[in-house]
Amino acid sequence: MSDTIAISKAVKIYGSGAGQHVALNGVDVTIERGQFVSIIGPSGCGKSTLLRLIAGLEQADDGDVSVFGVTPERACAAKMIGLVPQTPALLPWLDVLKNVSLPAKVNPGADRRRQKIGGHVAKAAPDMRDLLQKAGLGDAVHKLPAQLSGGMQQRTAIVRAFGVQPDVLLMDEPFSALDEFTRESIQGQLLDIWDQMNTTVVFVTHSVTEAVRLSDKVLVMSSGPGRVTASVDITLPRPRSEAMLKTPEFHHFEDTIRDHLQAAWRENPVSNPASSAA
Ligand SMILES: Nc1ncnc2c1ncn2[C@@H]1O[C@H](COP(=O)(O)OP(=O)(O)OP(=O)(O)O)[C@@H](O)[C@H]1O
Repeated sequence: MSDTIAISKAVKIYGSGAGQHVALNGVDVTIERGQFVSIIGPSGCGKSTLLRLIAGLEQADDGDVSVFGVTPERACAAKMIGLVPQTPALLPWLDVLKNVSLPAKVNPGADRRRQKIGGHVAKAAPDMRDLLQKAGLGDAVHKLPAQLSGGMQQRTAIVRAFGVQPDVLLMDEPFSALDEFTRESIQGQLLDIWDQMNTTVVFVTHSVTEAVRLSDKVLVMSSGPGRVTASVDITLPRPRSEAMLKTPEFHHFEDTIRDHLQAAWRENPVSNPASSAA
């Protein structure tokens, strides 16, 4: 079984005729098992589309996408892929502990299906209370979603996604609705859980700082049509505390990624009407 997520010459076209839009053209990406990889780029460059191809929610019109040696559709059917959307989507009538415990209960056959196609099979189910504690939700296990702040709801959704121990977790701007300080604190908690679970994470963000703090590798995308224009290895040591955000080494990586984003902008000033990358 392959230990990479491999995307080769991927093309995705929406619509047809005059309304045709080439969302991705010739995208090549390799992600090693266990890596934390972020995707950054201007609005509309195809970040979510790329995530949806990996998730098997959409199919490439050309090229290949494989998730640890199998098609995304097979990986998805075998519960190898988890998704954390922009909004948490918790069940309002279940408390935090029941919300995060539910997926494992409703998918009792997931391990068997994963084993069949050679996916990673967890030795033991993770202790959800321990994960909630790590996410700073130790005092909220019996609260209902309506009693939680937005940040707490998003942390609950993250614990729920890690709890089923997917081979790869796809996260589409999960912190976009949070204020900066909540965001920085949740980043630390996410890294703690990722470190414990050793899950491969593909993370879409508009924040350069967030991408540098979290990632082993940052993929910079450009639009017109969507493609990957740079891949930057973030060689900063881990663990990455909030204090590291102020160091010259950290700023060096932020500057490198901003330079790549600006270069992509200069190549496509018309296709990039508004870069929201900060
Ligand atoms: N179902 C669809 N039908 C038609 N066009 C689509 C569809 N989904 C996405 N697109 C177009 O494909 C392009 C890429 O969209 P995508 O959502 O992947 O971009 P993005 O980089 O994630 O954007 P944002 O940062 O704003 O979330 C955009 O121009 C978008 O309008």
